[in-house]
Amino acid sequence: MSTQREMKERNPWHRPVTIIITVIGVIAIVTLVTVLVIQNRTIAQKYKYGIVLDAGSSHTSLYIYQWPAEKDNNTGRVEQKHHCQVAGKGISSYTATPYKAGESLISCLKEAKENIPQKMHPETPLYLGATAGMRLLKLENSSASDEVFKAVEKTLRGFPFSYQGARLLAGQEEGAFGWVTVNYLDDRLTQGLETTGALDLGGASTQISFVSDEYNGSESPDNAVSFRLYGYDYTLYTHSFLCYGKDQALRLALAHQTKSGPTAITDPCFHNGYNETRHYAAVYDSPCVSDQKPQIVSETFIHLGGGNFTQCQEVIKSIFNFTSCRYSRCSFNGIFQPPLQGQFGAFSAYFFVMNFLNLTDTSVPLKTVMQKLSDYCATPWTQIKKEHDIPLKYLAEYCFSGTYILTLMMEGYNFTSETYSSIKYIQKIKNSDAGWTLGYMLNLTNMIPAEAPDSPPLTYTSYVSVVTVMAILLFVIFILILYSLWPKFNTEPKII
Ligand SMILES: Nc1ncnc2c1ncn2[C@@H]1O[C@H](COP(=O)(O)OP(=O)(O)OP(=O)(O)O)[C@@H](O)[C@H]1O
Repeated sequence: MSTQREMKERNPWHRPVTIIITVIGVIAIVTLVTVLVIQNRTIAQKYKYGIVLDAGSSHTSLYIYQWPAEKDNNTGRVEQKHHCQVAGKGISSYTATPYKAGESLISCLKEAKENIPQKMHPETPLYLGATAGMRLLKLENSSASDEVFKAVEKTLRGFPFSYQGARLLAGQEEGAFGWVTVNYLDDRLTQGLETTGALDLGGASTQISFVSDEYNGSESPDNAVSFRLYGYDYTLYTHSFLCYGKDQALRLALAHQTKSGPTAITDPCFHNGYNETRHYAAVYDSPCVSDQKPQIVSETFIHLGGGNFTQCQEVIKSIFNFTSCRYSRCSFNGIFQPPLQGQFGAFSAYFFVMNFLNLTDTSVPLKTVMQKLSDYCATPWTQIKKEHDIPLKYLAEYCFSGTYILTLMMEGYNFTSETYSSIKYIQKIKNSDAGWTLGYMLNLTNMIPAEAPDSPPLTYTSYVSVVTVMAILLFVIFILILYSLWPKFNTEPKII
């Protein structure tokens, strides 16, 4: 018994002083690691918000974006929180009653109020960008376009957000910001990876934007946009074709077929059995076609469907001008275009149409895609109506729109059967819609820095692991030193 007690007394690990040192040491390590972890961890996630209204030719959409508050002006992920589609047509259609353009936005703005915490309203920037519909209205009637903007501004100012302006976007901005959105969401910009080109098909205009090693902006400088993003320089080629969005392209195709002022046409881009009476005034009521209106015409013409893909391609080709080009190379209508390069993301109507037609898989050979579209176009209108329960206006136009998309890509932009597979039809990337709005907001809020932000040399996990291991190591060394320095610890316990 006494031997055991003596051994216990001589064993340094049972001395009170050693026990106290050990406890203090453990407490110190736990405190040190806890403080380091807590100090460096993000405090309860708080978000900031931004609102962008896309006032397009066919309709207006409101997008709410959110991002972690502490990641302002950094690589922080900005993501789409909410999308609201404004009921009715685009703001450019309210020329007769401009105040209604403003009123049309109210319900989506109310939704925005509900989706953003109230205390964040005053610091939430609110932007409205108008695209091709308003570009056309400005060309046609500049004072009417001013009235629409005034009405819209009045409504936007009536909400508790930080109103930053309602303006007309240039086609070049629309193309460039669409490209920024796609590459930002794909995480290509922070890492300086090869970028993805952007193909955007709207109702009234269409945009193509990509980086080509063979384009530095010296030829056709109007098509160049230069950026420095996260420390990488880009010279982007971009062009917006006004009147080549799918609704205006349809007018161009109809204008081509009604040049002589007939009372009926058989349109190969519509299904067999399709039969609509159209007003000449309505078809030609756009600056894209108004100068082509035949002189002597009846008020209406009968629009019959022919359902022939090959003939439809011929009609569509006729709306492009491939003859004049004063540059080394052109797409169409005398517009310069450098050689295509890399992958492309095709969104907006490119996606809506090809998704409806079940043709978004670009690994399918182009020949097969064309055959399927040809079969679809040849399907009688009665059968199409029976098989699909969607608004007839959209339904009637998918043959035209699909043929237009393939013709624009292959004949207009010079994609080939080989490069067709470099296109991906996309709607969303990581839950955010592809389109110009996100890129626009990132730019106006300076959320993409020109230089790469300084980042800590270690990731958060590696940092915590290193600190923990080092603290334990130091503690063990400390105990070992203590043990070797304490003379009594070194004496062998005597067994009596
Ligand atoms: N589900 C759908 N199926 C077919 N077409 C659609 C569908 N939804 C929208 N569209 C059409 O797709 C086209 C493009 O829509 P989008 O909203 O991108 O254009 P926009 O912003 O109105 O036009 P722009 O950018 O030229 O001003 C429009 O003609 C629109 O009517």
